[in-house]
Amino acid sequence: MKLELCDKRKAIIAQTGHLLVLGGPGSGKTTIALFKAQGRFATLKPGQEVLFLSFSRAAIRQVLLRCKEILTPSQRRAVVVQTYHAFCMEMLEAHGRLLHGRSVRFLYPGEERLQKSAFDGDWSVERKRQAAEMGLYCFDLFAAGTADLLEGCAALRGLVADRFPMIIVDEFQDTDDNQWRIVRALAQVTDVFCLADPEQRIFDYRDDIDPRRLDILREAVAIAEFDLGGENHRSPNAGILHFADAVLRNQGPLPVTPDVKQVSYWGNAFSATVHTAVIWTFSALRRKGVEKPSVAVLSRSNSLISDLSVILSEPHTYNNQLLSVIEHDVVWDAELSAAAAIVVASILEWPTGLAAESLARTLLAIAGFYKLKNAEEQTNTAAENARKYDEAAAKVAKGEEPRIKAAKALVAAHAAGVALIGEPVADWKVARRLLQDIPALSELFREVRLVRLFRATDALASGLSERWLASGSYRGASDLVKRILEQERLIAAERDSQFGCILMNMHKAKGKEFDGVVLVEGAFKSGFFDERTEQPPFERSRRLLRVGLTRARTLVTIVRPQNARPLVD
Ligand SMILES: Nc1ncnc2c1ncn2[C@@H]1O[C@H](COP(=O)(O)OP(=O)(O)OP(=O)(O)O)[C@@H](O)[C@H]1O
Repeated sequence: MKLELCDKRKAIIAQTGHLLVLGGPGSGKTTIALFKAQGRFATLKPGQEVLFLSFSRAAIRQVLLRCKEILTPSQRRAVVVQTYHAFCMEMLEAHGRLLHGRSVRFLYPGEERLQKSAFDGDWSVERKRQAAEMGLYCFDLFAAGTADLLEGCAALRGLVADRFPMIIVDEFQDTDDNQWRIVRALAQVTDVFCLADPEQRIFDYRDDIDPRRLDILREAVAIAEFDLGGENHRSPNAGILHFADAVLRNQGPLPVTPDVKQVSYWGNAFSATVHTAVIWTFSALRRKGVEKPSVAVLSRSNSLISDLSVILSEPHTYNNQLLSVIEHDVVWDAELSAAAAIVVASILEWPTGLAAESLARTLLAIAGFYKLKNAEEQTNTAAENARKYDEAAAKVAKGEEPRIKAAKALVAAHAAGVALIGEPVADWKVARRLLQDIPALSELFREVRLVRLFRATDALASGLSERWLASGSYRGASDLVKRILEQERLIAAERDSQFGCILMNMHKAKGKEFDGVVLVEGAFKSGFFDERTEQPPFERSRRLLRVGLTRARTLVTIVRPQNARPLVD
């Protein structure tokens, strides 16, 4: 890719030492970092590389695409693009013995979840103990362990600096406390190049992500600072950024631009309106000359994303026009769907055992679902549900009647019997239907619907089918389903197409770029402005909306309920 470099960019490339480049969405932070890296290649000794650290695999893919545009194949080989997790895992694997005198093993999330639910006490203390005494590190401790290593061992810092004379740190504004310790330790020995946009700070609800991170960096490290400001190369002819900035600053009137289209719906026309909006966005992009458009459908919550996935998978009619099904991928929290799938699998096992034992297994699986939910985002409801279902499982196992309604409904359903015929797809639906029919379990039903997105349907169906053929039942289905979904989850992480339609929540869209974006607000959930946790002017929600809007290169379609709060006051 040939770019005319302006004076500011030339100065960035010429600047030695640590660098902080600020800039809005699409201002070219990633791009200039790679140009800067390109300038360093000539000076690299054999074995030396430039490290590009980012947060998510999705962001990494985006950086790799940009590498392809800018760097030659041999230059690309000299850049290592990694998530913090991957970097830390390698560090712990190679040098973790220095920490506690024993080599390090890893506790994967599925396994951690099980241990956590079985552990009676403060898990955050226990997992630290496991790390210190057994060398067993769970994912969340990778960064802390690596920071301990780098802070404690100058020789190791030297080793890392020897391999990576330059480290680029993406999305620096969202760096958490332990990641910051890593960057600070490495800044003593190697050049760090931090990229940041304070306005794209969307994770600062987390305790360990300090809103003052940029100032902390400036205080700790002598760093040259450049600001690309509001430059916008992602959608240079588009009013998208102006629109997004007006939303961010709550400054009316909203700029009128053909690049942002707003559509509203009445409650009963939600599905057809969303479906039409997505189809319209694709065809508008094609009309604008984008041959194979990529369109992201974004909303605030996974729960709405799950509904949207179902909507796009069914035909609708709008103004007498038939809207055909839209093939799409979904980026979502697969762990929760997997946990809900295990509940369904446990129902498939009902006919194979005693009532008390079968029902207790299902109730424990439900408790497991809520424990996971609570582990991902702590809420009183999730914690309380986990406790109630655990209690119900204990009662049922003793042959006593459970107290909660949903558990009573399950007991009744069990007594009525589930009719399974040895046809896994049909039987799966029968078992899943039970969750749909019990109001308190509808959340699990919504999650389990997403299981088809694992693309594991074939593996699941054939696994279950084999079970049935071998034993005339689905005995062991819970373990089978768990294993298959865990495998698929690892594979799915690597699969991501560059074209077509993809659904995800706005947090997950961070760092990504698409031709078109359809932003969807629900009428009863997933409002654009989070009125439960925020006061007007909803600064946090506005930052998130800006991230969503600015993911689009060419076109944004916004779908909102008729009576929604205006985007600017
Ligand atoms: N100097 C430039 N001239 C022309 N196009 C550019 C320039 N810099 C970047 N671009 C293009 O602009 C788009 C956005 O660039 P980039 O991803 O580097 O921005 P960013 O600041 O990292 O964005 P974000 O923070 O939103 O992820 C890319 O398509 C890139 O090719």
